[in-house]
Amino acid sequence: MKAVHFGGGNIGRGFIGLLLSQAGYRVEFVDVDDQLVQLLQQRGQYTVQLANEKADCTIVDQVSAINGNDKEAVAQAVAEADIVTTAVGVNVLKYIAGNIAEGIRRRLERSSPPLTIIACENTIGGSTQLKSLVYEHLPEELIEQADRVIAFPDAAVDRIVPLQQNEDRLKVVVEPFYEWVVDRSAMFEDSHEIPGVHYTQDLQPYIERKLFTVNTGHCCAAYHGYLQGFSTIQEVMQDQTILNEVRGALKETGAALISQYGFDSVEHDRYIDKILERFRNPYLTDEVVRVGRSPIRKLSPNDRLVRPALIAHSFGIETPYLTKAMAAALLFDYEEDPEAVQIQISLMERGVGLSIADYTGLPSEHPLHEGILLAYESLKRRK
Ligand SMILES: NC(=O)C1=CN([C@@H]2O[C@H](COP(=O)(O)OP(=O)(O)OC[C@H]3O[C@@H](n4cnc5c(N)ncnc54)[C@H](O)[C@@H]3O)[C@@H](O)[C@H]2O)C=CC1
Ligand SMILES: O=P(O)(O)OC[C@H]1O[C@](O)(CO)[C@@H](O)[C@@H]1O
Repeated sequence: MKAVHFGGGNIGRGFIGLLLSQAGYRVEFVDVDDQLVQLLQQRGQYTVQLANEKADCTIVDQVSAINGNDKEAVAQAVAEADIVTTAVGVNVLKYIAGNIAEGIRRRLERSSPPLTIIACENTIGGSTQLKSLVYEHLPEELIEQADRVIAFPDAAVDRIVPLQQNEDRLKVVVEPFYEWVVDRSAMFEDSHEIPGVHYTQDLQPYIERKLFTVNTGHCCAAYHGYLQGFSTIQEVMQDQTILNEVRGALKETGAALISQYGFDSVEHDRYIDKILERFRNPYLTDEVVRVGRSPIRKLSPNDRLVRPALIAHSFGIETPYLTKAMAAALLFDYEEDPEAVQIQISLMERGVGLSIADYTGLPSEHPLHEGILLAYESLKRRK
């Protein structure tokens, strides 16, 4: 069986590629990083090391790679694939959609078997977003045909894979924990299931619990940590004041999730503790600027800060910690992050009120807006 995976980066190699390989797929990576593609082509294998005491290693072999700019080869790979997955970043999905559409067109021409396409990105409805982008490249009559044989189930992917600092460019160090949950209800009845993946008929609670706990907690640690001058999450987690901020935000998202989905509160507290332990993993070095990357995406209405705050608000739950984390995200002025730079320009040129409204979608009259504004001014004074 052949898997085509877009994005041979940290999650691509360290999680999705590894799991697909262990499930018996030959994995073909599609990436636009020339050096990475060449190395994967030359070696046909790479090492995944667990961030644990023993530094357990697994060799992922029988892999190959295609350059994402080689449209012909990419479309043909999709046409021949048994499964297609992505981990390129949600903002990059639009750039890979055309080649996936061309691959689908070729499959439909020769009545190929049904195909599952899964976007493994940190977002709600990633595969659904990819489907819309792909369908923009297909004519109406092919869309109807595609609907019958191409499934785009949404997914939640959870494994911390920091920026890599290994001598071997292909080696990737990952935390031992992983969870890949896929929406079974959006697949065809007889679709192949990947061993190691958890299938559910109702993904929404999983993805929101993961995004609003792992990712909310992580970005709170990153933004507050950045303001205090820390460089790694491991350092940040030693700071009691920031830990208090992170726990506070996770109490708020937890209350929202419990109200929304009826999770058991004791179990949810355990889930939070386990995640904080994962952030502390001493065998990982996870940079604050990686975890805080793309603050515009992270401040957007459907993402890890605003959406749980809105859910909480709808249940009458106060969210001072989440609004403070949003304010800290606005103060994340890391010069090498284009989104951080854009926010700083907006703050300077348009002021904080309009910037909050633009990035979070919360108008000035919304009660959460005022909270972010006050927290921003207070954090800025202390900076
Ligand atoms: N690193 C992590 O711990 C986790 C990341 N994720 C998600 O996985 C996705 C990828 O994240 P990372 O692996 O950390 O990023 P990364 O930057 O390590 O990997 C992304 C890869 O996509 C490639 N790429 C960029 N444009 C492309 C294109 N047009 N065609 C093909 N490949 C292209 C890049 O060259 C890079 O190798 C993101 O959506 C992230 O939110 C999800 C869970 C955990
Ligand atoms: O990949 P994103 O969405 O920029 O956010 C980084 C997040 O991804 C993770 O690496 C895994 O979910 C977390 O460590 C972190 O919260």
